[in-house]
Amino acid sequence: MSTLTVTKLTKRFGGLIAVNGVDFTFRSGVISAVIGPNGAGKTTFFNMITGLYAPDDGIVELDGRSIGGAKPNRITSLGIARTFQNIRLFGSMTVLENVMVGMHGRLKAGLFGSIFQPPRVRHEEIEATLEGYRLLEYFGLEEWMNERADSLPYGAQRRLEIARALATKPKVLLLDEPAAGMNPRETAELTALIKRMQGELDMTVILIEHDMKLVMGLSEHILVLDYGTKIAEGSPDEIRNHPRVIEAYLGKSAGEAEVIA
Ligand SMILES: Nc1ncnc2c1ncn2[C@@H]1O[C@H](COP(=O)(O)OP(=O)(O)OP(=O)(O)O)[C@@H](O)[C@H]1O
Repeated sequence: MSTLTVTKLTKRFGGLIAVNGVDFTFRSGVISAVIGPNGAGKTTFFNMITGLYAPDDGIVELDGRSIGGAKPNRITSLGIARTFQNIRLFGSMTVLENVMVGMHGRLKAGLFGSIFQPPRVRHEEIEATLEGYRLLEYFGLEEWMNERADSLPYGAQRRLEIARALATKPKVLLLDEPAAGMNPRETAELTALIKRMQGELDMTVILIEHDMKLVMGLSEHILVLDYGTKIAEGSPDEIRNHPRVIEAYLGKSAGEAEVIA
C-alpha cells in the first residue's frame, strides 16, 4: 500500500493558474476523491501526478520519494496507473491484447526475446496471458476476450480501461471520471466493482467524479478544488456540509449545485 503526497503543487497555462499551491495526502489503502466544478483543475492535477504535465512548482511524493516531473512511463513503473476521462483503448486490438499491453512494461523479455522466443520468454508469455485472462474474468469481460475492444458495449469499455490500468500492478490507481456517460445501472455496478477491487487488492484509489452519489458512497477522504485552489478536504459528511463547497457549487450552475446538496 502506498501514500501519495502533493505539496504546493502548481500548474500555470500562460496567465491562468490551473492548479494553485495544492497540499494533500492521499492515504494508503483508501479511496479518495478529487471534486470541484468544471474547470476547477482536477484533470490538470491528475496530469501532474502521472507525468503528462511537469509541475511549475511543488512536490509529488510516492511513499516519501519525489516523483514530480518524471515521464509517464517511469511513473507507471513506479506504481501509479490511471484511466482517462475519454476512453483511450486500442480499439482495433482485442480485449485481451489491450490488457496485455498494460502488462508489457512489467515483462522481462525485450525485443530480442520476443523475436527469438527462448523457452523462458514463452513461459513468461503464457503466464502473462493467463494473468490477462484472470483480470478479464475479474471484470466480467472474458466473454469478449477475442473481440475488438471498440466493439464492446460502452460500460464494458470503461471496465476494460480499468483492467488495463490494473495490469501494470499499480500501488496507486487514478480514475478520471470512471462513470462518465454510464446509465444508473452501469454506475451502480461500477461502484460495487471499485469497492471490491480496492478491498481485495489493497490499493490506494483516487477518483475524479462528477457523480456525487458515487463519490459520497465510495470515498473516505475528499479534496475539493475550485479555480485551482483547495477549498476543503474531509470526509463525505464534512464535505457535504462545508459552506465553501456549497458556495462553489451554487455559484456555478443549478445542476451542479443540486448534486452535492
Ligand atoms: N493544456 C491546457 N492549456 C491551456 N489551458 C488549459 C489546459 N488544460 C487545462 N486548461 C485550463 O485549466 C483549467 C483547469 O482545467 P482542468 O481540465 O484541469 O479542469 P477540470 O476540473 O478537470 O474540469 P472538468 O471537470 O470540466 O473536466 C481550465 O480553465 C482549463 O481551461
